[in-house]
Amino acid sequence: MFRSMLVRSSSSAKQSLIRRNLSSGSVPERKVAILGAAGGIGQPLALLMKLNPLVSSLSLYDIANTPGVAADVGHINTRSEPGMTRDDLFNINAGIVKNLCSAIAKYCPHALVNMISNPVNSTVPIAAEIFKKAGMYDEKKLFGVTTLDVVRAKTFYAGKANVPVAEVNVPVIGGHAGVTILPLFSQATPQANLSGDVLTALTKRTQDGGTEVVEAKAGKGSATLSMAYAGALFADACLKGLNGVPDVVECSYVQSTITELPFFASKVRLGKNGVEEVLDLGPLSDFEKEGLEALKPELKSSIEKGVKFANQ
Ligand SMILES: NC(=O)C1=CN([C@@H]2O[C@H](COP(=O)(O)OP(=O)(O)OC[C@H]3O[C@@H](n4cnc5c(N)ncnc54)[C@H](O)[C@@H]3O)[C@@H](O)[C@H]2O)C=CC1
Ligand SMILES: O=C([O-])CC(=O)C(=O)O
Repeated sequence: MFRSMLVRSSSSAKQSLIRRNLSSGSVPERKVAILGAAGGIGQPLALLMKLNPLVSSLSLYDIANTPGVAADVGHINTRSEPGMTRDDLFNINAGIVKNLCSAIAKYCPHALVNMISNPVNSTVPIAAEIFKKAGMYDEKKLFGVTTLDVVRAKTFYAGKANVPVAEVNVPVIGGHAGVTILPLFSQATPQANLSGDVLTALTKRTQDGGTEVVEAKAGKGSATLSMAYAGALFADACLKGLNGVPDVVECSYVQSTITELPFFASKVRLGKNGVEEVLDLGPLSDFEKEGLEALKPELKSSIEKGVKFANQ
């Protein structure tokens, strides 16, 4: 079983669930559940997952359309206005993630959990702590979805390098917020001889990609369609790994020992049990080495904030 979590908002009022099971006939049986499926990301992601032939059963969960929920949803929208950071979402989302992870621990302890809910740098450590308390934590099955950073890095790089975007690969490491997002353009393929200034600008644009969308939507939300695409891409990679397809490698924010930080995004090989191998960072340029050192304090404090919250 595979879980994708898409939650921004609180619904402390009556929390009824909309549940739909949509069956298709593919083998092996793979169930995908989307939590927060009526949301901006949830709806297009549900569509994309329904189109994925690797999915045999799709369950969609969200809160019911009651006046109380409508009021909550109104609050959610204000919380995604420009001027907020992903960390501002912590107070609302941390509690939701905690509750949903308790439910996951109870009802589907063997699921792969793909965490989209922001701030990912903290919500993944929260999930790990909740799962540890429930005695079912498996670090191979918990993923922070950073695929949108990779999708953006590929798109922006292809534009500047003037290469076909479908052929581009760019690893993105670190986390999923501002400077913690570190694209490794020195490892980008096809190679291109881009100047330092262009690489700096590409790095910044990737780091600020979320803000670019939030500002363009002028208070009406954050990235949904591109995120649904990225979420579906990562889910598909997980399903392929579960099904034994070899050499499925994607960047993801996972429990890690490749730096001194306990969670870190890097290339990960996906297999029948989830994470099969966390890959090394490979050679970094001096600019990237600086970026790596610069991101560590923020990422460390976001991780600690999540761990502290989960243990309160
Ligand atoms: N990892 C990434 O790259 C990205 C992450 N995000 C994050 O994804 C999250 C979702 O974003 P949107 O879909 O735009 O938000 P949204 O507000 O449109 O959708 C959230 C959905 O969750 C539902 N929900 C709230 N509490 C729930 C609960 N307890 N159980 C089940 N469902 C619940 C809401 O009713 C709503 O339908 C946000 O935290 C956002 O910051 C957004 C873009 C990129
Ligand atoms: O910026 C936001 O809050 C949404 C997000 O994570 C992204 O688009 O990368």
